[in-house]
Amino acid sequence: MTFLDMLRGAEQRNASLLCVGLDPDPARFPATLRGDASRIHDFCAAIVDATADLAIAFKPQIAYFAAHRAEDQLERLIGHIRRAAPHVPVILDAKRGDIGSTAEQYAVEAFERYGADAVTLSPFMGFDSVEPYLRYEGKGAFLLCRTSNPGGDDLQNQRLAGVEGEPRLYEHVAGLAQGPWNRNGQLGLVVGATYPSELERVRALAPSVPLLIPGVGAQGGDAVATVRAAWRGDAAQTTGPVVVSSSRAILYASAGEDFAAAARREAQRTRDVLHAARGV
Ligand SMILES: O=C(O)c1cc(=O)[nH]c(=O)n1[C@@H]1O[C@H](COP(=O)(O)O)[C@@H](O)[C@H]1O
Repeated sequence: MTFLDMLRGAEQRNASLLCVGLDPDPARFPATLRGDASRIHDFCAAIVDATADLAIAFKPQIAYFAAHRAEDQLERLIGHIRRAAPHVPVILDAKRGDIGSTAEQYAVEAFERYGADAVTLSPFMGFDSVEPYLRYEGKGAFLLCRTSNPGGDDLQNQRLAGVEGEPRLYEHVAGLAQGPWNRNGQLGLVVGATYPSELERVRALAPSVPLLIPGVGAQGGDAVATVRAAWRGDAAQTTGPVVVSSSRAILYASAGEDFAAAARREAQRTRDVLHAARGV
């Protein structure tokens, strides 16, 4: 089954556009686990168990594991997701980008070591830095397009003189992902929920690719505006899925021992807001 099939399946089965981001910070764990990096797996597994029927995807952020020498726990966690939520795809948030030969190694890491269904990538080094990931049939790759952080303006909002129509860089990336770079329908785009008008522009330029949209929750993005900007209905399944990601607001909804139940409540609330905003 392809990443896209899994995504559409989880969207239907869990009635959800919500991606649960797994950004484990031991300093924010409840008292019995706090500061203990050996419990990263256990913390995240509890979140997965509490949200398995609410998520369109899980998105582990690799830095939160690597920083604590916890890559083995990430491997185990992905194994746990396969057992607890076999219908929910895993997007490895790695934001890789390098020359082709190195990209080949990163692709092995993402798809063979971790067995992820999709990965986030920087498109900054061009198509030959993206192509090694596309050799993995059915796997997905989300290109950073208009990121959620204010500094995204520094480059992504600059106009490209010399390119027809002088598009902004993020508009150009959207056009590449919708068109010439998307040889086998594996590409998606990352667009921050913090910039709904740019999100709407990206959806207009790239109607059929999946959009991964972080920035609701802790970064203050407006969940309703996000869905209104990106959602185009799914009747004919010709428009790309909308995957709205939230990490800290769910993971740390409670600092107490009830963290998993609180995460479930916050995930359910967000899922319901996103779903209702579709207006169908
Ligand atoms: O690729 C991403 O997931 C990403 C892109 C982006 O533009 N902004 C962004 O915040 N992210 C990631 O999404 C997550 C956001 O976390 P919260 O702000 O806690 O929901 C982090 O893991 C970020 O690395």
